[in-house]
Amino acid sequence: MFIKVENLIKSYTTGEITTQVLKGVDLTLDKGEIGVILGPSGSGKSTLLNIIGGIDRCDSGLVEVDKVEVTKLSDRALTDYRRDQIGFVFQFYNLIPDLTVGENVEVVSNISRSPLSTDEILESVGMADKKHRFPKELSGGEQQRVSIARAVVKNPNLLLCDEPTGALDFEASREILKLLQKINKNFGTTILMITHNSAISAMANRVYRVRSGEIVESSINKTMISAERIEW
Ligand SMILES: Nc1ncnc2c1ncn2[C@@H]1O[C@H](COP(=O)(O)OP(=O)(O)OP(=O)(O)O)[C@@H](O)[C@H]1O
Repeated sequence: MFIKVENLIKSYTTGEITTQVLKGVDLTLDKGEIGVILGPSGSGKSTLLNIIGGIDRCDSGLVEVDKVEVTKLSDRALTDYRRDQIGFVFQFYNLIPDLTVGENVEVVSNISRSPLSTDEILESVGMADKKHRFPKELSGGEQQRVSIARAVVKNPNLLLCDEPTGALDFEASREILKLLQKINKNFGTTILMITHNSAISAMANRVYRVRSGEIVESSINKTMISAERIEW
C-alpha cells in the first residue's frame, strides 16, 4: 500500500468557534494508481490533500506515504518530504509571472534531489516550443501544462492535484486529464486528484466521495477508461 490514511481528524479554530473539518478519514492508494476525491465545496478535500502532502498537519490519525509515517515527521523532515517526494498541481497554476516557461520549471529542478530533464518534461507536456514564453502569453490550459511540468520535473513519488481542471473549459480539461494519465503511465507516478466533477472518476483506480469531513463512499474501478473518452 503506497498511501495509507487512517482515522484522520483535523479541526480549525477561528475566534471561539472550532470546526471539525476531517472527522476520521480512511483512504488507501497503491503505487502507480490514480485516486480521485470527489465532494462538494467545503467538505474537506483540500485539507485532506494538504495533510497528505505535508502542507498542513492533522490533530490525530495516521498518514503513511511510501512507508514514511508523515504524521510523525519533524518540521524539518516534513519540508524535505514535501520537497523530495511530492508534486503539487493547483487550480490556478501559480506560475511565477516574471519567469519564462523554461525558467518556471528550472526553479524547481534546480533545488530537486534527482530531477528529470527540463527539456524532456516540456516535450512530454507539449510545451517545448513555448519554452521562452511568459505565463501571460499562454492559455489557461497551457499554463496548467507548465505547472504540471514543474510538479513532475522533480520526479515525485506522488502527484497531488487540487482541482487541476477547475478553471478550464471542457476541451482544455480533457487535454490536462490525458496528460495526467500519460504521466501516470510513463513515469509510474501515483496521482491523487481532487475534483468536483464525478465524470473524471471514470479514469481513476479508486474513488472516494467526501461529505462534511467523512468518506461516505469508496469504490474501486475494475475498468478505467482513457481520459479521451470522458464526457460531461
Ligand atoms: N486555514 C483554515 N482556517 C480555518 N478554516 C479553514 C482553513 N482551511 C479550511 N478551512 C475550513 O475547512 C472546511 C473545509 O475546507 P477545504 O478547503 O478542505 O474544503 P474543500 O472540500 O476542499 O472545498 P473546495 O472544494 O471549496 O475547495 C471549510 O469549511 C473551510 O472554510
